[in-house]
Amino acid sequence: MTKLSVNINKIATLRNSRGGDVPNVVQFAKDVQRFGGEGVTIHPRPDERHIRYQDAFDLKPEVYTEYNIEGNPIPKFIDLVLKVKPTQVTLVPDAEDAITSNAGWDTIKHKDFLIDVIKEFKQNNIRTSIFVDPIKSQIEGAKETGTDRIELYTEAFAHDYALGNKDGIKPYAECADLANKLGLGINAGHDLSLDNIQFFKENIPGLLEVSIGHALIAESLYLGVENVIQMYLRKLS
Ligand SMILES: CC(=O)[C@@H](O)[C@H](O)COP(=O)(O)O
Ligand SMILES: NCC(=O)COP(=O)(O)O
Repeated sequence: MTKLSVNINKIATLRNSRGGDVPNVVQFAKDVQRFGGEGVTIHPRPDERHIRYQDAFDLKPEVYTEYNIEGNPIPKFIDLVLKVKPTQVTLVPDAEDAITSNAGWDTIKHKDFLIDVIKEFKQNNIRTSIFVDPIKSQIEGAKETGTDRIELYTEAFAHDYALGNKDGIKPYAECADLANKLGLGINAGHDLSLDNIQFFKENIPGLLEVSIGHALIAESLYLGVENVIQMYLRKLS
């Protein structure tokens, strides 16, 4: 059973573009869960260009499924997560100016740092996951950090799959086998979509959770736009 956690960053991006509260991020999270979403993911960035730190607090009482907060564990982020106490924190090594996440951790180089922050989150009963590229040595390094789970960074797979290259799944399947042997839970995310998710799921043994935002919101627009245009036309007729 693979859980679907819906990343709602894009809803906050849309809201912020007008400066008001439409769409309302908390209401959207409530609806995600009402429609069957099994988790809500947010990824507050230091510039708060989409999810704001305050959103993380506002969402807490309303997220009764799994609450996953992603981000680079800079002091401000660690402080936020320890106060909000989500179900899971996913550590991502983003540069401050990154447009979106673009690499996994070097779990060997940053081993000591990761051990320290993971320990602190786990002492506070927050499950940990770390964002990693599908490289076996990085999975072995992840095990050394004490993390509960890894999140496989799926951008390369999604890119290959869109070009018709299904072999791009191979390093992911091999790393999943290794993670399963090492007792690491497996999450995945980035650029997963209606096009590629089934193939990914079928080839990744023990996939516990996927977090999907960008494609899911874009697909929702396309799948909903006809209905909304018809509703406007009815009101105007
Ligand atoms: C960690 C990850 O894979 C990202 O997809 C991220 O959570 C999305 O962040 P943005 O919405 O800022 O692109
Ligand atoms: N962890 C990945 C995530 O939350 C969503 O990534 P994307 O679907 O917006 O690329």
